Amino acid sequence: MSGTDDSVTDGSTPTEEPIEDDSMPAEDVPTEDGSPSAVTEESDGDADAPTDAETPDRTVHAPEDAGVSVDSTPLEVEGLRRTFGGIVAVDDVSFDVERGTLTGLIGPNGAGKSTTFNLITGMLEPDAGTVRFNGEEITGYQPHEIANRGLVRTFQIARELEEMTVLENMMLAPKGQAGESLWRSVLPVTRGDVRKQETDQLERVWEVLDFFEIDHLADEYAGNLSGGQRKLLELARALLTDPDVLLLDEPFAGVNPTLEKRLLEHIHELRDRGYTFLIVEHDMDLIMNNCERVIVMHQGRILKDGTPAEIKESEEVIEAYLGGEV
Ligand SMILES: Nc1ncnc2c1ncn2[C@@H]1O[C@H](COP(=O)(O)OP(=O)(O)OP(=O)(O)O)[C@@H](O)[C@H]1O
Repeated sequence: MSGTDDSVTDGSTPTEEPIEDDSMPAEDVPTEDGSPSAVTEESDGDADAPTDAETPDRTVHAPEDAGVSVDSTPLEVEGLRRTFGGIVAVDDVSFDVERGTLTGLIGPNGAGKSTTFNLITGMLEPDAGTVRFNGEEITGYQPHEIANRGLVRTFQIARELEEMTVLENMMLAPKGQAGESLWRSVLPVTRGDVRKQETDQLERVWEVLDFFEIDHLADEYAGNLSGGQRKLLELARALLTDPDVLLLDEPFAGVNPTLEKRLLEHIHELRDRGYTFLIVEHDMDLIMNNCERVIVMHQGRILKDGTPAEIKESEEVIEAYLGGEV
């Protein structure tokens, strides 16, 4: 896809050809099962984008604490349940996510992973159960209220953003709270005050683009990016919101091995800096090789929660995956 010149802020003309780089050809990145596209396609990239029909009109809760908490267990899920008609998609799901870890959430198709993500991020309301973030109960909060607190999920680049450049996509990303953030605490950024926030934002955008090694694509239309480059851009946009915990839904779908390696290196580096990740991924090996902790869901319930070694040895996990239900 090519864009129009007037969408380029700095007057430069983006290339019209798809970028080869070291990634797969540009294509729409498939969603997990098609269903999350209601979230991602409808989204303009804001972390508060509602789903088409699922987000009810709810009270807006004022953030109580804009700073980054040091809670050692930032995310606590307790007894979550959600049904769709007669289908119990998520049934009494409880788990914690420890700070500064990569936690994988895996399971066969229809296990309830996406629904769990949607319940945590406020896209869906649970029938029962609670979600706590940094000690605060956030169950039933609106998606943007949850994102504002630092619990952020990545979104696919929406169609309208494909006609904007990478730089424009970054500048339009939701801004984090002014003040402390993990990103600012680890990078030598300028010490702007609030009035300089926009200048700082631009500077930060370049730092994040540089970190993900996509700064050379700044003037490229997002629609021209390969699947893997889009994933990097999606993560880069999420980073700008000053997240504390990042929820990644199929971050490696449509990503070629070279870029997958790069993406993983970036995720590991961010984890080492204190970011926390919960990752839904179909590629079991990838999760086993990269996450400290793996939660396996099956038929809406937690089947096993443990280290990769424990998961590998679990008869019930092997059975769930080999039982013809994958
Ligand atoms: N909006 C919905 N309406 C009706 N049923 C739904 C809805 N969303 C999910 N389900 C059902 O809930 C169950 C869990 O689905 P979910 O998408 O959460 O699983 P998943 O583990 O993410 O699966 P996959 O890996 O295939 O994406 C499935 O039986 C699914 O068909």
